[in-house]
Amino acid sequence: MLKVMQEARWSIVIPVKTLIRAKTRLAGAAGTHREDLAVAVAADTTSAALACPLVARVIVVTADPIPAARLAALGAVVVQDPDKGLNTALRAGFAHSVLLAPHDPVAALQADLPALRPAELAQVLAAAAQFDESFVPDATTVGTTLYATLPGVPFHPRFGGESRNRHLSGGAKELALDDIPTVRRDVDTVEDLRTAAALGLGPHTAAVAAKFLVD
Ligand SMILES: Nc1nc2c(ncn2[C@@H]2O[C@H](COP(=O)(O)OP(=O)(O)OP(=O)(O)O)[C@@H](O)[C@H]2O)c(=O)[nH]1
Ligand SMILES: C=C(OP(=O)(O)O)C(=O)O
Repeated sequence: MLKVMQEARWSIVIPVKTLIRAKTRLAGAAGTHREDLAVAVAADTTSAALACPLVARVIVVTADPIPAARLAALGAVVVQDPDKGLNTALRAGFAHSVLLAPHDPVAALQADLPALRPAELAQVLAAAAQFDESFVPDATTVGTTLYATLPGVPFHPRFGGESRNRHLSGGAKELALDDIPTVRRDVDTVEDLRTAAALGLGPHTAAVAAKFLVD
């Protein structure tokens, strides 16, 4: 059954990896700034989500006390990560969001979107409100940056590696919107970070990137 939720306000679940294991593909470029960068990109992602008018709350799932404290200070609710991988973390965040607001739709959002703009996220959530289960492919159309379900619909995130095809073949609607570059621009490599910088980094990431990113 197709449900449509106009004017819905969303719970957003953001997973944040334990810092010692985070952003390893940026270790070469970021050096001693790698952990600070991981916290900064999560902070910019969280701030942009909280600033989106269609977002009611942000639920961060992490096992690490440092991002937990930083992101709680920004206004996120923090849930303990069972530490059994990304999709398990997302399901823990989903379970908490249902306890807090059982009638609100839920979207899992990658933490590494440092150029995210609230208006672009609003565009995505308005589109997601028209489908039971949907997702946004990443900038390379290989992975996924957002996965969403409406209330009462099974929440079955399939993140990790080539997740775009898994979400698509699992029956989720691919949200093919034209003008949402900041929602699709996740940052795994230094080239990704430069592309995000061209879109406009959030202030937390810009401050850390300035310490190691040279033109
Ligand atoms: N809470 C939680 N978040 C995770 C876990 N694994 C990955 N993530 C998050 O999922 C997103 C994608 O993570 P990855 O690309 O696998 O890891 P990364 O730290 O961004 O980068 P690499 O170390 O270079 O792979 C990021 O938002 C991570 O913070 C996990 O086990 N628990
Ligand atoms: C986890 C994913 O992405 P990445 O490892 O590129 O952050 C994904 O796209 O499902």
